[in-house]
Amino acid sequence: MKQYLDLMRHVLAEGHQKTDRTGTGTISVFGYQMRFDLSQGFPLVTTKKCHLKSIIHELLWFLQGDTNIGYLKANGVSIWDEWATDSGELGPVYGAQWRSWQTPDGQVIDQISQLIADIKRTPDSRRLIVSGWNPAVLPDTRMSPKDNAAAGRQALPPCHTLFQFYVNDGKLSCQLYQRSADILLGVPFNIASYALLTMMVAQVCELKPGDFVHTFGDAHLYLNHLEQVQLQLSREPYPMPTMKINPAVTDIFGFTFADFELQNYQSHPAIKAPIAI
Ligand SMILES: Nc1nc(=O)c2c([nH]1)NC[C@@H]1CN(c3ccc(C(=O)N[C@@H](CCC(=O)O)C(=O)O)cc3)CN21
Ligand SMILES: O=c1ccn([C@H]2C[C@H](O)[C@@H](COP(=O)(O)O)O2)c(=O)[nH]1
Repeated sequence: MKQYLDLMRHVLAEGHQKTDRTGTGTISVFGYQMRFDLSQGFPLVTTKKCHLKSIIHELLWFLQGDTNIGYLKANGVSIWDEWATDSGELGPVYGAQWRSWQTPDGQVIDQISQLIADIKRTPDSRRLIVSGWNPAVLPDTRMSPKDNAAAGRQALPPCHTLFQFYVNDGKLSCQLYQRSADILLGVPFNIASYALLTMMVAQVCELKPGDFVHTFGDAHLYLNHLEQVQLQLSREPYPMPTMKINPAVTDIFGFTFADFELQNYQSHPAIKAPIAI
């Protein structure tokens, strides 16, 4: 996971200080790209211990089209708590856009089902895209995330905004455009989540996993994360672990938590850090 440490070093060296919505302050760059060859191992950060359980449950929750944190809470995952209403709603965030994009004439588009069908039917297509960015449901920036969710808008606009697939030589690659990236807390989750999604989509399309390409808009280090960043940079990464997925699953909506097994994950200890709300 040298790529991740290189991103941290790049932002420290080239970034500029910038204020942000949360009032925390960041060091930020605009535009950066990382690439992970998924045949070389599973890209889970090793310079701190990452909670893969949260990542898997979050991805399964997106794929079910769910936008209420009830499922996450029931599985001990608390990463979305700060943004949800008292009844657990986040408004039409990822799950809603991926599985039930509402058209103006009242139809509902399941982007994930369409994507799988398109990859199978026209693997050379240059239109294999899923978008979470829907200007019709963006939050009103004068209101808090919770108030937006209560009003039926997204609590937060999607950070992992749009992703595209590419098939070549029997291998499936995925590129994500992430408009805004909290490098210490969000990015390790985002890399592992999209690497896993690429492997799952590849399996159900009878392809091998290729590359995960991670492209960033505003990639930032929060100013209250700099000690944790230095600690990670002082650590030597371990070899990448391996992810085993139950090969019997052939439906993208048929995966459960028990279908994933991470092998040989050796990591440095976890690092605590405050999250900017
Ligand atoms: N500032 C900010 N950064 C984010 O990464 C982020 C948001 N806000 N808002 C929406 C979601 C929620 N995400 C989160 C929220 C919390 C953690 C977090 O606290 N991670 C800890 C503990 C992990 C766990 O409990 O599983 C970590 O050490 O990684 C990570 C991603 C990613 N997103
Ligand atoms: O998957 C995610 C979700 C969120 N983030 C980070 C990126 C920003 O630090 C905040 C969102 O704030 P905005 O003002 O809406 O950009 O959350 C992430 O890194 N990954």
